[in-house]
Formats: sequence, structure tokens, C-alpha cells
Amino acid sequence: MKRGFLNKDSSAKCTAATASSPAVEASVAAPTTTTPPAAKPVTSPTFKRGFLNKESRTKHTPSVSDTPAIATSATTPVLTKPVAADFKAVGPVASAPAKSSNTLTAEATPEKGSVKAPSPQSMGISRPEARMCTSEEFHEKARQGAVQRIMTCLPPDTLETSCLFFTGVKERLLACPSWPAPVPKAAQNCYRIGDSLLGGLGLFAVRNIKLRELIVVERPLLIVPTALRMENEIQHLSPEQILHGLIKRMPPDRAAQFCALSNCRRNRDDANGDPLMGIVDTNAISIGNLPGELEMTHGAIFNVISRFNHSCSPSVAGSWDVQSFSYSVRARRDISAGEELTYSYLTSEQLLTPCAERTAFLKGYNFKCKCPSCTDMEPGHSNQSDDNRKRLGMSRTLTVEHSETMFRECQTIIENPKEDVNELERGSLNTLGLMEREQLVDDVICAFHYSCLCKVALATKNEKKARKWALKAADNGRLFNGSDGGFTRSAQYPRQSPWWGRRGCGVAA
Ligand SMILES: C[S@@+](CC[C@H](N)C(=O)[O-])C[C@H]1O[C@@H](n2cnc3c(N)ncnc32)[C@H](O)[C@@H]1O
Repeated sequence: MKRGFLNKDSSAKCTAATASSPAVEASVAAPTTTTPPAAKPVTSPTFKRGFLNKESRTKHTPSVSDTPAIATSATTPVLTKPVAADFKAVGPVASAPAKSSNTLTAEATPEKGSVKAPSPQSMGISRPEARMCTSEEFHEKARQGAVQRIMTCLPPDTLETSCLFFTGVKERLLACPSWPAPVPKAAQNCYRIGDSLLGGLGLFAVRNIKLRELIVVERPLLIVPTALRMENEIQHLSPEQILHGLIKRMPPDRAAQFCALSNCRRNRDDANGDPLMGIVDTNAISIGNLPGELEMTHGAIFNVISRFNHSCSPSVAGSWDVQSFSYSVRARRDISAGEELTYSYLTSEQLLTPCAERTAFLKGYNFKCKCPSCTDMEPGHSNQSDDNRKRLGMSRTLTVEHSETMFRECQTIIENPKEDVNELERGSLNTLGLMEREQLVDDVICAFHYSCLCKVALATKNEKKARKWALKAADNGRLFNGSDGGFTRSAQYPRQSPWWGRRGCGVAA
């Protein structure tokens, strides 16, 4: 690694990883007799599989209630009706639940009087690679009768979330000590749902919201594995039929909330497709791997959280906590009363690509982004935002690929009296300044530069500054890593796929 990496453009290309999900197949018998929610028939046009862009082999007429009221509070609605017992597929369950690795880590609060420069590991830069089971592994296990799909509603006492799981996920969740933990409490009265100038409904701040404030915490209406979309038919059931089975199992009020969500394919000329699948494609957020027999990304759909509109300079960020089985959305920056709260449907890497690329990534959602960064690219505007993002993208790629070397080099500069630490400081401040101009908070870039600045401050014996940067680094870590102590972190890359912030697969263009 050459010196000067902090200021100079690198030739490294910012490429979004393309982690395609494995194709899978599992045994699922027909859904049991469950009563569908109060429904109005909707004629389904010929289904075109958005995900794989293939014609579905099965056509069917779903029942979707299309005008239920949306709850505008973050609290979970009371269930009105118990859901039928779990439906299990035939065949043996593979193995006994493994010992849970789901231990909660306490949030790191810097002790009074002690300032310690964060290490790259503690800041989440060199995270362990998440592994996805390959299609071969899946099929091998399926051949051995060791993989099944189950439909279930969890947590058992509240049945809030309708889930489609492969073998072992439910068993492992139930085996986790004290699972599920109570859902954390969000701040009171900080948002409302209303008409958005961006499109449809959106969330708006009803008062000033501070950086990192917890805005919404919610258990999902539905969780499905990425693999739901991968096989055309599983024991004569298409993914669409499985999905319909899952919705039928929901308590009617939750099913109504699900069906009221936006479907980005609804008004398209080629609006052929299963409406429920359209809702999944439009609203699912990746929650990374769940602790099952197979490494498998899952997506979750929420009553409130799925209402966030997208911005390329998002004001909120979310994290999944498997222990409380809930998703938390926090402010990425200070937000003013009245502002629309926006989330990014793109990965961190994708956010750092030029406007044209971001537009292509978002094509499947069927809208044109009107955020300041995208508007900057319109005729009559400068292209400054594209330039800024390009530089930030390179900085991120470099940090991801060479974090160890870069940290070592920083250390060498700091420890060598002949080296100019001011130059190091300037470089970091420049990069952070670029990010501020783009109204972005990139977890990797922030982690590295906050740490660098903290180390410089320590080396120059400026404890006040060191504390400031250490606190910023801690905030950054908590904002992006949540508090699940492992599952989401170890599943860093699938957390960003396959739907909002997805890679490799997604809705049809
Ligand atoms: C997950 S939903 C967000 C909530 C949605 N607006 C609603 O009414 O429920 C995604 C859909 O919202 C709309 N949307 C989201 N972000 C947008 C943006 N920046 N500009 C225009 N439309 C947007 C698009 O129709 C997109 O398919």
C-alpha cells in the first residue's frame, strides 16, 4: 500500500458485490385449512416472476383485501384470533437444535476518564464473511431428507410474525435463552404516516429528532427466506402459492396490513404478477441470516417500517435484532420537524455510485428518485454529487479491501515523530467533509476515519478531541450494527440483500 491513500483517488473500482442467492428446493406439503382474511378477489394477470424474470408455471387468483386501514403507531396491534398450529412438512427434522451463539453484547459506552482508540475489529470493519449455503449443499441436504420448509407464526405467545423457515431456524430460535426479548421501546411521538411528495405514503418527523434516536421498532408481519423465489415449484407448490398460504395464516388484522402495503408493479402497463409477491418485492427488508441449519438470508415485511420512502441521502438507518425479533430504525443524523424520514433501498456501496447507476439499481421499484443528489444530475445542475460519490466509493472500497494495511500505516505515521500527523488528520477530515456534503453517513468510511482522527488526537495528547472521535465511532458502530451480538453482524453482506439494499437479485426491472 502506498502512502497518501487518504487524499488520493485510487484506481480501485467501486463494485457492488453480486452475491446471488442459492437456488433451493424443499419439501412443502399443501397448506392446512386456514381461513383467509376478509378478502376481495383480485384478478391476477399472467404472472411474470420479477426476481428471475421467468414466467411462473402456475397461475392463480389471489384474494387481496385492498383497502384496509394502516395503523399509524409503532406499537404492534393486538391479535384478534389465534393462528392454526404450525404446518410441518413430512420427513425427519435434521438435527437437534445447536447451542445458541446468540449472546447479546452490551453496548460499549466509553468509561469516564478513559479514552481508548477503537480497533478496526471493534468498529466493524473487518467483519467475518457471512456464508450462504450453495445450491448443491441445499440439494444434498434435501436429498438426505434433512431440509424441510415450515410455516409458522412466532413468537409463540403472540404469533405476530408469519414465517417461512427451513429446518432448524424455529428450533434454534426457541432454544435461544430468553428468546424473544421484549421489543425495545421507540421514542414517543416522533413520526406520523402521511402523503409523501416522493410517492404514496411516507413517514414524517413530527418533532426534531436527534442522531441515533430510536424512531420505530417493529416485529415483522412476515419473514421469508430469499430462497422463496429460487425454485419454480416445490412439491407442486409455486412460491406464490406458498406465499398465499402464509398470508392466510396471519391474523386478519395483520393480513390486512400486509395487503395494504405498496406494490410497485400495481400500476405498471405490464402489471402482470402476483399482487402478494409484488408486495414482498416492494417492501421486504433483508434481515440477514437466521440461525438455522442452512446459511440463508431472510427478508422481512413490516406494517410501518415498510412505509419508508427511499433517498440516496437517507436520514434513517435500520438494524435487525434477532433476540427481540424486531427491526429498529434510528436517525442517521439530526432531523428537523416536518422532514420526510427516508431510508436507503440501496447498499452502502450502491449509494456511492453515480446517479445513473443508482437509477438502474432502483429501476425495479418503478420510481425516479428526486433526492438532492439525483436532482444535482439533472440538466442545469452541476455534477458535483457524482464526483463526490465517486471519490467516496473509492475510499470505501480501499478501506474494505485494505483496512489492516491502512490502520497499520496510520499507526506508523502516528508513532513516527518525523511523519506529519496533520496531513493524516486533514485527509480524514476531507473525506468526512465530502460525506457531509452528500448528506451521507457511510459506516465503513466513518469507522475508519473516526478511528484515525481519534488516534491522531491521542498522539497529540488532545484528550477532548480523542473523546469526541471515540464517541462518534461508538455511535457509528451502534447505528449500523444494532445490538444483536452476532447474527446480523456476521451476516453483514446478506443483510444488504436481497430486497431493500439488495445485491444480486431483486425485483424485475
Ligand atoms: C416500500 S414502498 C415505500 C412506501 C410507499 N410510498 C407506500 O405508499 O407505502 C416503496 C415504493 O414507494 C415509492 N417510493 C419510494 N421511494 C420513493 C422516492 N424516492 N421517490 C418516489 N417514489 C418512491 C415507490 O412507489 C416504491 O415502489
